[in-house]
Amino acid sequence: MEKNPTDVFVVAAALVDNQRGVLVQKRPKGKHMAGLWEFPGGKIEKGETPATALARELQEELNISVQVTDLEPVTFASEPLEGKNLLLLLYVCKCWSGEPESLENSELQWVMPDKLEELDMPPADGPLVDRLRKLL
Ligand SMILES: Nc1nc2c([nH]c(=O)n2[C@@H]2O[C@H](COP(=O)(O)OP(=O)(O)OP(=O)(O)O)[C@@H](O)[C@H]2O)c(=O)[nH]1
Repeated sequence: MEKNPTDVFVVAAALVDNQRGVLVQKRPKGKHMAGLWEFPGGKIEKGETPATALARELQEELNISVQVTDLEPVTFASEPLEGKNLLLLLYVCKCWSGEPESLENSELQWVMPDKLEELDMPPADGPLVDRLRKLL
């Protein structure tokens, strides 16, 4: 069977801090879905596993170091996205080195799990938030 060339593979992390909650970042102006809050992460690049891709994204976006063994797979979402098919894998991460800071000029905020559903997030994130609320 032919592979589907329209799939977009994305990995994202719920960074969980017991006191502050879960870290979310705002999509910057100029990108599609600008202004929506999302979990840090991005597309898997050639030669990467999902976990190595996510560790790279967290370093690039937030300047934190994460061990791939500290990335716990939690759930996934599948959604149409701009004529393509988004497959988003969500991990929980409770252990990292460094204090998250935005290296890409995105606004960051910590949100308690039961308040996540009040944020404007991309359509794919609704089920992810439900799952997290039950888990955390
Ligand atoms: N990181 C992240 N991406 C998400 C979430 N939910 C969701 O639909 N996405 C989508 O997954 C894709 C993430 O890839 P990306 O961050 O590399 O893409 P982008 O559009 O920001 O940048 P690009 O211009 O480099 O393609 C985006 O299309 C984004 O809208 C989420 O919670 N976290």
